[in-house]
Amino acid sequence: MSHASVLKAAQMRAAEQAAFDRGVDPYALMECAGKAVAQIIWRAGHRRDLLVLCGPGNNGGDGFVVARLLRERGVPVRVAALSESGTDSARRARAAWDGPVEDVMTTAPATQVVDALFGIGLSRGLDGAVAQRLGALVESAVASYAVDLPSGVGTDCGTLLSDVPRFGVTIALGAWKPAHLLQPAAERCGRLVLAPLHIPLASQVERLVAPGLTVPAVTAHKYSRGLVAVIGGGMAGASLLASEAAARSGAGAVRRLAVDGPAGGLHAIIDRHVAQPEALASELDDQRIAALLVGPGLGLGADARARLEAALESGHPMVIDADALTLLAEEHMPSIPSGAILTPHEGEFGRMFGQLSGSKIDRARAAANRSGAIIVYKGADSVVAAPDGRVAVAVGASSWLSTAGTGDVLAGLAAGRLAVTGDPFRAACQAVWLHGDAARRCRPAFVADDLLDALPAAIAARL
Ligand SMILES: NC(=O)C1=CN([C@@H]2O[C@H](COP(=O)(O)OP(=O)(O)OC[C@H]3O[C@@H](n4cnc5c(N)ncnc54)[C@H](O)[C@@H]3O)[C@@H](O)[C@H]2O)[C@@H](O)CC1
Ligand SMILES: Nc1ncnc2c1ncn2[C@@H]1O[C@H](COP(=O)(O)OP(=O)(O)O)[C@@H](O)[C@H]1O
Ligand SMILES: [K+]
Repeated sequence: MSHASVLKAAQMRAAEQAAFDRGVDPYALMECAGKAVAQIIWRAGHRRDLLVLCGPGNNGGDGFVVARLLRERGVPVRVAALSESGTDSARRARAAWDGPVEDVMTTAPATQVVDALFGIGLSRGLDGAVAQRLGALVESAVASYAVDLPSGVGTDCGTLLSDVPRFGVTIALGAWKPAHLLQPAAERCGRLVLAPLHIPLASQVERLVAPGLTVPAVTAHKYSRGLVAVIGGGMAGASLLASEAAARSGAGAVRRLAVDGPAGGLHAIIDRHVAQPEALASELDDQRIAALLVGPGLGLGADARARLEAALESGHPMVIDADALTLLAEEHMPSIPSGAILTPHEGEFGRMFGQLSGSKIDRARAAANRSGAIIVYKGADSVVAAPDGRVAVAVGASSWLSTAGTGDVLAGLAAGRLAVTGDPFRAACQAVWLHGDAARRCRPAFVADDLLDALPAAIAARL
């Protein structure tokens, strides 16, 4: 099983059911989950007083197991329940707890609070008074833990079905769920910890993990490491940022095919002045180009459209970003080359694909399937989706990335990694990871240019 697998509630239930069908005892699985959660809380909180809030289902059952195991270790534990327990396993876990069971609505606050009210079985938002009570108890605690999920989040879509407080730690059971990674739920989870359940779990959707990168081969030369061509437009800064990101991505050479000609920036970047779009086709007629980037600073007029058409017709592996995505949403454009990488933010995604249903993961998948392209659906939760159904979801990106030009850096990085690897899904995943890691290495209030300086360290950390 991959430690990155992301499963929807129904997939999780199917995996659990398959384990039960093979003879795994449901109560043994609950004990296993509770033991893992108790261990994590013990390591973090030791003997500080702890209140476990238990709901009616198996999530509440996990809570009773956690309460019992921590009390056995000498932690002063109190338990408060919402109602009677409604499943066989939960009733058994409750029976094994020999302390009192208080009422969630009237119980006193504690230094540590464990939310075992609802997990993947939540079907609607919590009642207003219960949600308010949970919020008050979590906010007055020094440490708070959500078992599997914070109660009130939509497991499969990451929306908030009722008010949800921000937890210190969320302990995912067995596998990640979309709500651990997608906003706004992800932000309520706090630190994410995975507790293994030791049952087989597989999914095409995974949490984005740190990539393994390699140093250039001893026999490498600049073209074998990948030549990136960046098509410029009316706004020089955007294509400069993208070109510099490509140059610092590990690619061998970067050529900027720009309207403006030399415009400062790194001396390592070869600037070619391509004043007329008609001249672009011959510049692109170079088989050494391993990846092409079009879009950053391109503009939206007839000239920009002609440059985009030349790019689409070149046959090179490519990354399509920014203005090029907006142009592609217009009528009578050539089709998107299969295997291209598209990097839309929310607005560009909506213009290209309209209103799709489901979670951000579902929407990215549908867009990849429809376009035949790799979709990097950007934002505080970036989703990379391939037409074959593979998905990687990035979590925990710095919100300081919400500044102009960071998307241009990502696009340049993606083109650079595409030139190096020749594998668009892998390249997109590597780019999103390196972009996020570069941001983590920058001081608050950084600007897009600062990301470029942080890239070598982000790459070095993955060699
Ligand atoms: N299936 C299993 O064997 C295992 C499940 N585990 C735990 O079980 C959880 C899932 O358990 P369940 O399927 O029992 O689901 P939950 O415990 O998440 O909640 C389901 C119960 O809550 C009720 N309910 C749903 N929404 C409500 C609302 N808004 N207000 C009031 N009641 C509401 C449902 O009718 C049902 O009785 C997982 O998240 C995980 O914590 C773990 O113990 C591992 C093993
Ligand atoms: N609130 C946020 N938290 C984390 N990352 C963000 C946030 N907002 C934007 N980003 C990231 O910053 C980049 C912004 O890209 P984009 O919107 O295209 O900006 P620009 O066009 O100005 O370069 C994307 O990689 C996106 O995922
Ligand atoms: K919970």
